[in-house]
Amino acid sequence: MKLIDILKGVNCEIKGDPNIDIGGVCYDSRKAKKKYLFIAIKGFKTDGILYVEEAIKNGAIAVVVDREIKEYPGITTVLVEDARAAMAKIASNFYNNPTTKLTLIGVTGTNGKTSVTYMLKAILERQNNKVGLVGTIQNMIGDEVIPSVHTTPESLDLQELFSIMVNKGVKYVVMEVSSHSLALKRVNECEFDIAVFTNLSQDHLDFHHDMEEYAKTKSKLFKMAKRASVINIDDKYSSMMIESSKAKVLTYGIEDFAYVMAKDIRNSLDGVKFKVQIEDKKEEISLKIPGLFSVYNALAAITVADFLGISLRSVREALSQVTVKGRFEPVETGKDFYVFIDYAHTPDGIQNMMEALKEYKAGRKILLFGAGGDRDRIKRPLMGEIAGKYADFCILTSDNPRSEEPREIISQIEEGIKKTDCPYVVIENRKEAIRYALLNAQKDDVIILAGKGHETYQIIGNKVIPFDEREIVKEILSEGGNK
Ligand SMILES: CC(=O)N[C@H]1[C@@H](OP(=O)(O)OP(=O)(O)OC[C@H]2O[C@@H](n3ccc(=O)[nH]c3=O)[C@H](O)[C@@H]2O)O[C@H](CO)[C@@H](O)[C@@H]1O[C@H](C)C(=O)N[C@@H](C)C(=O)N[C@H](CCC(=O)O)C(=O)O
Ligand SMILES: Nc1ncnc2c1ncn2[C@@H]1O[C@H](COP(=O)(O)OP(=O)(O)OP(=O)(O)O)[C@@H](O)[C@H]1O
Ligand SMILES: N[C@H](CCC[C@H](N)C(=O)O)C(=O)O
Ligand SMILES: [Mg+2]
Repeated sequence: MKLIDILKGVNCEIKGDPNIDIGGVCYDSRKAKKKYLFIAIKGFKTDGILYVEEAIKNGAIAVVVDREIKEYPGITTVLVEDARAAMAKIASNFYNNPTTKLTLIGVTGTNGKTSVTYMLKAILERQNNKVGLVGTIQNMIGDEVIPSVHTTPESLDLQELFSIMVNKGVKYVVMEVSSHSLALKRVNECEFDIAVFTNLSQDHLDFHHDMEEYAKTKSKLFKMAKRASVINIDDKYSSMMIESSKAKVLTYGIEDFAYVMAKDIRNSLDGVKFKVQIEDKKEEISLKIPGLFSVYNALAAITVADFLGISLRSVREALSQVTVKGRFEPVETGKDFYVFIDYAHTPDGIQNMMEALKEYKAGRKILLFGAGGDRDRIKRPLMGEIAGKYADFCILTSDNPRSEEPREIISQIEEGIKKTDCPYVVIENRKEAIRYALLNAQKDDVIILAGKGHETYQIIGNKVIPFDEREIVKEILSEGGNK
């Protein structure tokens, strides 16, 4: 593709030949090849502009920069105002604007994005559609799995993924839209048909200044959606999302009056049942993932399906089968107690997950968790306090400590749990902590391993070590410990 065509719609100043043929585009100098266009992005750790020469050495023949650089003979320099915004436009051009050929559904919110996208995929597939999915656990094209690095990929990777989806006959794409992706312009140039808001609670305050800014960032998605905004009316930030919406607003909820409502909710350890009501239509829904939060996630998916004209009967059948790896996932133990793996990693996530167990009185609720290093610190004591309020016993341990000192993270969680009278132990090594939980479990206890969900690794320092909690539970129990 000619450089000039790739730059269509990009406000820029071109120095050098605009008619050269471009073989590929990259934003990492190490990935540059012959005839590539290199986009220099200012990052959080370093600055792409420092690697222009390396990109050229590796074969780049054109560079996009957002600050003046020296001229390189035979290299076309494209000066733009904002390299991230330019990258999104370039990516869309280079891959032939794939989102114009797809029905794109974006889901944003602090919790529930992955769960809602899985529910939507199941609903759309039941209608015999080929569905693409973009998110935290993995990306998918039908049953084909494409590993994911981010919840929402960089614009260049995202547009490439969309173009592959178009080529493989995908019609609908359900994707998680993280606040990082909205702030860092990864989803600029995506033509969203429908935007979904799950909820907003504290997380990522390492990245966003405060809740207001975090909410404002999320609200950008609703400015972008062309056909519908699907909003959880019970969330206190819903009005902000509604005000930002350009398209038709459809609400869902339980407490306040909404277009789509859940009634008669019956929760148990095996799942949750409820009646959904949309104007004069009613249907009984049964979910395999328990908790009120699952009802909210299902309502979000049901509202989208209703907008797309899918019958409630078909939705009911699809939803009755949905499970999501690491979201209230039961682990078979063969023992007289229960073990669940859950991805709750925010104060709200922990609260909702523990609320899901509220009616369970047969045994103790034992919660094992930590908090990720190099991420929001403010949430740690809040997680401790909420955990202490709901659990009968807590085991404080490591999540992904990354470059932080695990003990330090745990002591920040302890600040919160100490405000409650919940008994707890600290066992820094997560495998040993799981061992402790399993070996001390009593009949009917429910053990929740929280925070790592689908993850099959642990990040300690800059090492990524294999860590699959399903395997670890099996291994410990097979050693013949607990009874
Ligand atoms: C805060 C953040 O999002 N950072 C992302 C950002 O990294 P950065 O800004 O630090 O990049 P950098 O290392 O400074 O490098 C700047 C530029 O120089 C380039 N470079 C660098 C070295 C070199 O030799 N040559 C070269 O060209 C890099 O490719 C980059 O383009 O750009 C990188 C390249 O695209 C991303 O991998 C990186 O994500 C990091 C790993 C990350 O952890 N992101 C998380 C916080 C994130 O995005 N999370 C959200 C939400 C998660 C959720 O709650 O679900 C997500 O959507 O995943
Ligand atoms: N609607 C919800 N409200 C509150 N908590 C929820 C909701 N849905 C799920 N959770 C809790 O949050 C955890 C993460 O859910 P999920 O993976 O669907 O969220 P997410 O928004 O994709 O998270 P991430 O931003 O990390 O990708 C679940 O394991 C559950 O404990
Ligand atoms: N995707 C989210 C959650 C990670 C959960 C937890 N396991 C951690 O590592 O902090 C994030 O990047 O903040
Ligand atoms: Mg997710």
